[in-house]
Parts: sequence; structure tokens; C-alpha cells
Amino acid sequence: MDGAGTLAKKGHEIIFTSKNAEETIKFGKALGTLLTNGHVVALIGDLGTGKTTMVKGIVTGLDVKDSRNVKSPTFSLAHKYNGRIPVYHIDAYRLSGSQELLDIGSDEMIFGNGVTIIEWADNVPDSLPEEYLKITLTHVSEERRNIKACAYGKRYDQIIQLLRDWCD
Ligand SMILES: Nc1ncnc2c1ncn2[C@@H]1O[C@H](COP(=O)(O)OP(=O)(O)OP(=O)(O)O)[C@@H](O)[C@H]1O
Repeated sequence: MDGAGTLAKKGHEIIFTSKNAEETIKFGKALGTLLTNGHVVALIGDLGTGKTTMVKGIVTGLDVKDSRNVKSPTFSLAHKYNGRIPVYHIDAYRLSGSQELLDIGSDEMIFGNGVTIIEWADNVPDSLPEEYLKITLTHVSEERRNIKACAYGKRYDQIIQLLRDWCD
């Protein structure tokens, strides 16, 4: 990626430093183009670190229309978008555990067809499948964020490799 963020490389994870929201969207879009049925992306980060901004990028890469209007489903808990495959966007902020997530039918979302993106995934660790991609966003300065993408399971190793190629 020309003249954009900086990248640290380590095994099955990458750390990308995003300079602004637009760059986080571009990173998300690159990731979204690599996702397919059954993939789960767990997003972790404090308030305002850019989780929803990242989701906008990911769903853009999944060909969801009007992706810039995506908002966190904080009250409805989950949204379904129609992209090239179904996309489930879950916000676990208000959830105190995995049972509440199960109650909204998360099993069908996480283990069914399509891609599932879970904001505040650290609130529902027991709901995550054995393999998933974890993205941790941390605030560096007003516009700078560290984006750490980590593959949990071999299925995601190739995604990390391709993201690395994209960032280089
Ligand atoms: N590098 C960056 N990456 C992402 N967002 C950024 C960046 N720089 C500034 N921002 C801004 O930070 C804000 C992040 O908001 P966003 O809703 O995406 O965060 P969030 O983690 O989902 O927050 P919350 O948990 O409160 O819903 C947006 O206004 C966005 O434009």
C-alpha cells in the first residue's frame, strides 16, 4: 500500500498502523474481499477505537450496498446485510455473556452460511468458534490506530499472509 500505514510482521499476525479513518476503511475493505462463507471476525477495542469504521470497510469488501451507512447494532444486537454472501454484524457491547448471544440466534449466524463480524467479541469469548480472525484496535493518537490482526486457526493464516501482501 503506497505511502500508507506502517506494518510490523510476526508469524500469524500483523500489526498495521492506520493514519486515519479512511485508511482503516481501506484495510477493512481489503480484508472483506478475502472473506468467504463461515469466516468469523472478532473485533476488540475500547470505545471509539474504530471497530464500526473497520466494519464499514469489511462490508464494502463483501459488496454490501450503502456500506458507509453501517451503524453498530447496539440495541438490536445484530444486523444482517446482503453482500455477495450474507453478512452478520453483531454488537456484543451490552451482552454480559455467551448465553445472551445464543438467545438472539447467534449459532445460526456464527456457524451458518456467510460471514460474521462481532464487535466487543471479548464480552462473549465462549461463543467464538475454535477458529477465527481476531482484530484488536488500539488508540495511538487522535487519528492514529494500531490494528492487530491475528489468525486463530490455520484457515486464517492465508488471510494474514494476503493482508501482509496488501500492506507491503
Ligand atoms: N485511524 C482511525 N481508524 C478508525 N477510526 C478513526 C481513525 N481516526 C479517527 N477515527 C474516528 O474515530 C471514530 C471511531 O468511531 P467508531 O464508531 O468506528 O469506533 P468504535 O470502536 O466502533 O466505537 P464504539 O465502541 O464507541 O461504538 C470515528 O469518528 C472515526 O472517524
